[in-house]
Amino acid sequence: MKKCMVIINPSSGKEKASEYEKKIIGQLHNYEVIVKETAGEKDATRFAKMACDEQYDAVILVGGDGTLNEGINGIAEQPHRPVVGVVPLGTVNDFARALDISLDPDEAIALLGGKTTKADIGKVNDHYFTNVIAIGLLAEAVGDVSVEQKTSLGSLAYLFEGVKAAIQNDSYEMEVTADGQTYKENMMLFICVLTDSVGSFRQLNEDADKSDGLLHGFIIKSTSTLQVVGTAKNLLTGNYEDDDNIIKLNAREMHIKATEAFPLNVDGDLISQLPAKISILHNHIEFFAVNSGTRPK
Ligand SMILES: Nc1ncnc2c1ncn2[C@@H]1O[C@H](COP(=O)(O)OP(=O)(O)OP(=O)(O)O)[C@@H](O)[C@H]1O
Repeated sequence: MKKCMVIINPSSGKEKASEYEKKIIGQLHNYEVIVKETAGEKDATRFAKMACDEQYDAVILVGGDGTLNEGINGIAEQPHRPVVGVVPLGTVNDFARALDISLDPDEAIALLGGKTTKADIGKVNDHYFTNVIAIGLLAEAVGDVSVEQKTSLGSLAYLFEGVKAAIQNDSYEMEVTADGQTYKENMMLFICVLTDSVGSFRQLNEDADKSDGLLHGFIIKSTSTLQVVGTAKNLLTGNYEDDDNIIKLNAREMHIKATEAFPLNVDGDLISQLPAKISILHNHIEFFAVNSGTRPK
């Protein structure tokens, strides 16, 4: 019988995670299921790695983007990578949106054990990510983002803090090298995204696909107070082609450095700092999802 590990973060999603346990086990009737509850930081990473080491067929991550990121970090480096299921219980759930996994936990549970699709995973220094990396003015910004902002804007909530900082005339010279081409600019923000779902802004990166093998980078140059709001609007609505303050880059590898060791915001958390090497692992993990790109072997 196939084996599945269900990793539940009981603190996610108004602490309803444990309620879904029974439903998940019922849905996975073809599997021998073991349930692991996380108690704190990196538990999901440890459990997911254990599932790889023990040749599990599937791992289900039940929680928010933080739990998903931790689980993926346990799986990405391993030679045997189980199929991953996602039951989104967070406030943002960007990756679930990108995979067209319903944000209704019951509907997401109904996908477990069914069709699968492969998706790209990003790597920044020695850490893996599923959604977005952002650099610039973030140390202060992250602390200023309210839960309400995070819920409505997703991981781009801090962009507004970036806009605020730009109005205060803060910017930094950063160097971005994308597949060998170097851009040295005074930047307000640099973001690198994997999918077409960044917060609730699906227009920002419409041409991106979760399995296109590309990193999608946006350099947002520092600009005048007058122009900054227009630039933010152009970015969020995908009208960056006519905006000289935005440079869009598609590449397989990017290197970012600056005169200072700025923090890297990775999938919403401050993980490490510059310099950064970002690369893409094409179609690296298979997920239970609606889009049936590839069936499991
Ligand atoms: N039992 C627990 N009690 C409290 N915190 C926990 C527990 N288990 C894991 N955690 C912590 O929860 C965090 C992840 O939470 P979650 O999955 O809700 O992510 P999130 O980033 O808060 O999601 P979102 O922003 O989408 O709401 C991890 O940092 C982990 O350390």
